[in-house]
Amino acid sequence: MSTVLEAKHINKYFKKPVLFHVLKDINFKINKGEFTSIMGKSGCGKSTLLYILSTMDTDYEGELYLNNELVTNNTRDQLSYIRNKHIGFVFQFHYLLSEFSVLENVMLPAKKLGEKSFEEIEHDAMQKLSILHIDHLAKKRASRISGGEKQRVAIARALINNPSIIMGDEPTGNLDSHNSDNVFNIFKQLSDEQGLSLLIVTHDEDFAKRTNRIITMEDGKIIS
Ligand SMILES: Nc1ncnc2c1ncn2[C@@H]1O[C@H](COP(=O)(O)OP(=O)(O)OP(=O)(O)O)[C@@H](O)[C@H]1O
Repeated sequence: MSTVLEAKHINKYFKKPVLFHVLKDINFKINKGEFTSIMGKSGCGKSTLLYILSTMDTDYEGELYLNNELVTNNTRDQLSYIRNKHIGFVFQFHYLLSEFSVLENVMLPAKKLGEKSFEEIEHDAMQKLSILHIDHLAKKRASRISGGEKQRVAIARALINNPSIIMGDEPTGNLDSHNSDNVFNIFKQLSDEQGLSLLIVTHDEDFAKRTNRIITMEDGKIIS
C-alpha cells in the first residue's frame, strides 16, 4: 500500500500571547485510497494540524512527506506548486467566485498550474462536473446555485488537478443532513473507485463513523 502523506514528530508552538505547545509529537500516515477523519474537541489543534499538513503553515518542527518526498524546508514557491498539484481543498465555506460561472470556478486551479491548454482544462472541468452530477450547471453563475450545489462545485474544483489527497476542514459543517450525506457519498466513491485519499476534519460523529479511520485528538496529541 503506498503512502500519500506522512507526518513525523510534528510539534508546533504559538509564541504569543504566551508560549503555547499546541501540537505535541504528531505521527501518522495516510495510505492511497484511505478515507480518514480527524475528530476532537474544539481547540484541540485540528485546524492548526491541517494547516501544516496542507503546507500552508511552515512554522513547525518535524517532517512532512507527500508521496514519500520530504516537503518540509521547501521554498514558498515550491510549496505553492506542490499544494496546487497534489492537494485538493474543501472548506466549510465554498469560497467560489460568485461572479464567475461554475465551469470557470472549477477551471481556476488548473489555469494557475499552467500545464494544460484551455481546451484540455475545460474538458477536464466538464468531466469533474459530470462525476459530481452537476454538469448541467456549468454555465450558471456560482451565485445562482444552492448551497449543496456550491459544495459539489467546490469538490469538483478540488479535483481538477487530479490531486493525491483531498483535505477538508468541516466540509459538511454548513450543510443540512441530506446534502451532508451527498458529500459523504461523493467522498466515499472517490476513495473506493478512484483511490483518492481523503483527510477530513469534522465535528460530525455520524460522518466520521462511516470513514475508514478516525484520528482522535486531545490537547494537541493524537490519542487514538
Ligand atoms: N494564531 C494563534 N495564536 C495563538 N494561539 C492560537 C492561534 N491559533 C489557534 N490558537 C490556539 O490553538 C489551539 C488550537 O486551535 P485550533 O484552531 O487548531 O483548534 P481546533 O481543534 O481546530 O478547534 P475548532 O474545532 O474549534 O475549529 C486553540 O487553543 C487556539 O486558541
